Amino acid sequence: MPSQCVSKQTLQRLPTYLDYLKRQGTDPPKNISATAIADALNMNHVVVRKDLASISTSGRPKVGYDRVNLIRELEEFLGYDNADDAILVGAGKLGRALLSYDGFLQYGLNILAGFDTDPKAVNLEVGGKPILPMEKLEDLCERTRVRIGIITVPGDYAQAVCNLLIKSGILAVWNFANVHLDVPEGILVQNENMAVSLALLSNHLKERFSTK
Ligand SMILES: NC(=O)c1ccc[n+]([C@@H]2O[C@H](COP(=O)([O-])OP(=O)(O)OC[C@H]3O[C@@H](n4cnc5c(N)ncnc54)[C@H](O)[C@@H]3O)[C@@H](O)[C@H]2O)c1
Repeated sequence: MPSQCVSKQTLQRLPTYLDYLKRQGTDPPKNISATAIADALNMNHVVVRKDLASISTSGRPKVGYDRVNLIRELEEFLGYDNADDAILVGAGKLGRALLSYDGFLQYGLNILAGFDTDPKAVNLEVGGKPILPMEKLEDLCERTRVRIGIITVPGDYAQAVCNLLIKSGILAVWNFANVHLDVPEGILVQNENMAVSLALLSNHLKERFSTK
């Protein structure tokens, strides 16, 4: 693999290529070129060629990439071949939806359990995952050495939950609460803010209509 360091934009496009390569029907081609992928996805040829070259050296001029090899390289690069365990805190509406979603394994994420303060939620099972009381969080983290924490509690509680996760050994936080989290150096936070995506969407629509 040529480079482990790619731009955020490239990283965000790689799952799209992988998804396309896997959806090739019953008689998929053995080889596929960056140009063919770009055409199929309606993307810029140069961008796709550069993205693929940054994660694979197996592309050959006039032949392209061996499709199966490229799928393996993309999965390896994205870490999908080796599932990371995670825990989730806040088993409410959004938390339960995430716990029930069985597609995460395909992306290398295995949610072990949910945690909640609500006695009515505790000890239920959602999507085959237990919802445990908060008192058990540190112990489970210590036993399983889980490194990813998902936060789906209301914003007012997110920082306290984040602090507890870090104290328990969590190194990466996937934050769905719409608040900024203060974390020490070395802890990674990925914010999932639907308001931001929505703002981009409406701005795009506005621009489109203002030119007509
Ligand atoms: N529901 C959505 O579609 C949606 C979409 C985007 C973002 N969010 C964000 O996700 C978060 C959760 O939203 P929701 O709609 O699922 O809320 P919810 O009220 O249904 O669920 C929140 C859960 O967190 C638990 N909780 C509260 N404080 C806690 C604490 N200190 N420790 C552990 N558990 C605690 C509650 O008992 C509850 O089960 C919010 O921050 C919200 O802004 C929700």
